[in-house]
Order: sequence, then structure tokens, then C-alpha cells
Amino acid sequence: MSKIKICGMQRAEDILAANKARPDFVGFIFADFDRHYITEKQAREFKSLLSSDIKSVGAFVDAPIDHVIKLLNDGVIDLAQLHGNEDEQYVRTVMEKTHKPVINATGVKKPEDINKVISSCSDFILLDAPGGCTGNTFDWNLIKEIHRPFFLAGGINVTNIESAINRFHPYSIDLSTGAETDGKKDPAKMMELVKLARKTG
Ligand SMILES: O=C(O)c1ccccc1NCC(=O)[C@H](O)[C@H](O)COP(=O)(O)O
Repeated sequence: MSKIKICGMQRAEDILAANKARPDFVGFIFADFDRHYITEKQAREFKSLLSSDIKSVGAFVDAPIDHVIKLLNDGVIDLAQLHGNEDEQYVRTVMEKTHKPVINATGVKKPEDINKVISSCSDFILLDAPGGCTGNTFDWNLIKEIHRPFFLAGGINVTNIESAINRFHPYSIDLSTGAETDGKKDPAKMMELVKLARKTG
């Protein structure tokens, strides 16, 4: 069964909505240029509110590696999602110093973008539309056989989540914009998306 991650938690009420909808993962964005950015203090508060059976994923874009390692080792996040140009040495160091799972993300415009991460030493790879949290899908025809667990992201919403799961059987769906109304997480959409993922997976 494909899991589901809802990214971009920004308010305590988003966490309470997640606790009701019960996705497998929620995402905290630590990229300070982004509208979903949250501080370490907020992330600590959100983690304390989050049900223990929902894992928290920290998304980073070329962050200082010590910050990623600290958040993992302090238990603020359970997995790290690397969305920038982090190289294999960076990925390996995070894994060795934390023994926590790492997701290596790539924005997909051409086949080479997938090739870039396909043999990464990370635990998971994540295929997304370039940029992150754009609400746009990328060309799914670029996905050929992938023999490792992967997250599928980019413009997934209530209209296409079922076809995404049926066509690719990803380890997990990952979405953000599709669970929002007017730029804020929408509890009804979160609930509906999780239901669709469970029904389809
Ligand atoms: O979510 C962000 O704002 C973000 C910013 C910078 C890098 C990555 C970011 N998000 C990564 C995610 O995991 C999103 O869920 C993914 O990009 C899909 O977003 P969407 O197309 O809005 O569903």
C-alpha cells in the first residue's frame, strides 16, 4: 500500500488536522526563503503535538549539515528530505551520524534528473516537479522502471492521487498544495486525500 506524506505544516491547527486525517508522514520546511518555512522552535512544538504514529520529515535546501543532524538526533524530525544540491558525501554523513532515514529529492524535467538520484546511497528518493511545492505535476512519462522505494510528488491532489498510485505504486505519495485552500492547509482536503490513498493503495 502506498503511504502518504502531507508537507508544509505551518500552524498548530495543521498538526491537529493531521492527527485526525492520519497521514503516514507530515513535512516541516526548513528553507527560510519559502512561504512554508518554520523555525526550529515551531518544529519542536509541532512535533510535541503530533501523534506518535505519524513521522515528521524535515525538508532542507542546502542547509548546514550540522543543523540537519541536530534536528534528527534531537528527535524533532524522524527523516530528512534533501531538496538542494547535497552530494553523496553529505547524504552519507547524515546517515552515519544519525542512523535515521534520508530522502534524496530531485526536480524532474528530463530523464537525467531521475538518473541523478537513482543510485543515491539515501534510503529513499523523491521525484518532484522542479522547485518544490509548486502545485505542478512533472511529465510522468519520464518515470520508467524504478527498482527502489520512491516518493512521488508534484501537483498531486484529489483528482490525480488515485491514478498516480495505480500507475506507479510509489512507496509514498507526497503533496502539499493539493491539501490547501487559499494557501493554508485544509482539514477536509487532508482527510479526503488520506482516504483516497488508503482506498487506492
Ligand atoms: O513545500 C515547500 O514549500 C518546499 C520548499 C522548498 C523545497 C521543497 C518544498 N517542498 C517539498 C515537498 O515535499 C512538497 O510536498 C512537494 O514539493 C510537492 O508539493 P506540491 O506540488 O505543492 O504538492
